[in-house]
Amino acid sequence: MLASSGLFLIWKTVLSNIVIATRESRLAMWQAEHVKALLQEQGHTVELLGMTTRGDQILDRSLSKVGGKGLFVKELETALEDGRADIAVHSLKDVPMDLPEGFALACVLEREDPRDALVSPRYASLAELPQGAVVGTSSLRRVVLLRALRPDLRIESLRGNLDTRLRKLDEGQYDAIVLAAAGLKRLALESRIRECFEPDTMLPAAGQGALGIEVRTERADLLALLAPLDSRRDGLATAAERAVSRTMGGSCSMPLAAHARWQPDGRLRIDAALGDPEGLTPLVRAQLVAEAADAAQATALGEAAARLLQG
Ligand SMILES: NCc1[nH]cc(CCC(=O)O)c1CC(=O)O
Repeated sequence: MLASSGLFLIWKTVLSNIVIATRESRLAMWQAEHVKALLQEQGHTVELLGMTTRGDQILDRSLSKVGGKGLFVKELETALEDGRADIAVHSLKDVPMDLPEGFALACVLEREDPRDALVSPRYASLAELPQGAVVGTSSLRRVVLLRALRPDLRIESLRGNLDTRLRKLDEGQYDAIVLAAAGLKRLALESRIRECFEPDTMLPAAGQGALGIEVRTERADLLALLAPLDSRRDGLATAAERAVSRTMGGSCSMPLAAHARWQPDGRLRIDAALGDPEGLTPLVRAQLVAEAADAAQATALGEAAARLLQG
């Protein structure tokens, strides 16, 4: 009897019931379901708590004008604080560089394709777009990078979740739109991609394509439990990228790109670019390579790249 209740106690502390707070867009739900499946493989039971965030409600104005990307994570953090949920799954790209006191990123999952993609019903590539074609995007980063590649294009605002953006394209409001390849692939919309831009052509945003899991720092139990989901490679690469943004004071009102990749020699290469929203001065680019054996080295690499950008 004693022995079996002892066994039960051990079992209880190892296997948990985990509640995941998630936004309710199709992409966010896919991502939460993905984490749910990974945790179930580890033997845990998992439930989803779907929530609508301020970022989802505001569709008419540019995010950079209404308070930035934090709008997508704040409600989820409240759920963690109240104990209604244990973890929050985010697109890492949407997670602010500095989390509020008491919150931390517990892990970064293996990253999906980090590239930007061109979607167009009529044109097979950016090069095939006619002079003056209308391209939809609301990301300042994509605006300045597109402008550098094709100054003749008319770039127009495009907001909403993935399905909304694709619908607006299909209604004929744009000749093409630019989206993250990762979101399209996750939602089985990869067939709509006409061209993927290599990072050297269109440098991705910090964290693009990666998922991050946020927890309350006091939940040491969850840190241990999430460790099997953590990708060391992508965690270090995105730590370098996020250090660029943090050092630059990055918000989505700044056209900033940062992308890190592992070289064959085992060192980490970071590329960063900073544009001018007014389009008056040309893009500034920086590239650095260094050893990144731990988070401190990866962060130092990102900070050094940011200082190069600052000139
Ligand atoms: N800003 C919205 C957002 N946040 C994450 C993704 C895509 C998936 C990802 O980068 O992980 C998108 C859509 C997009 O940029 O096209």
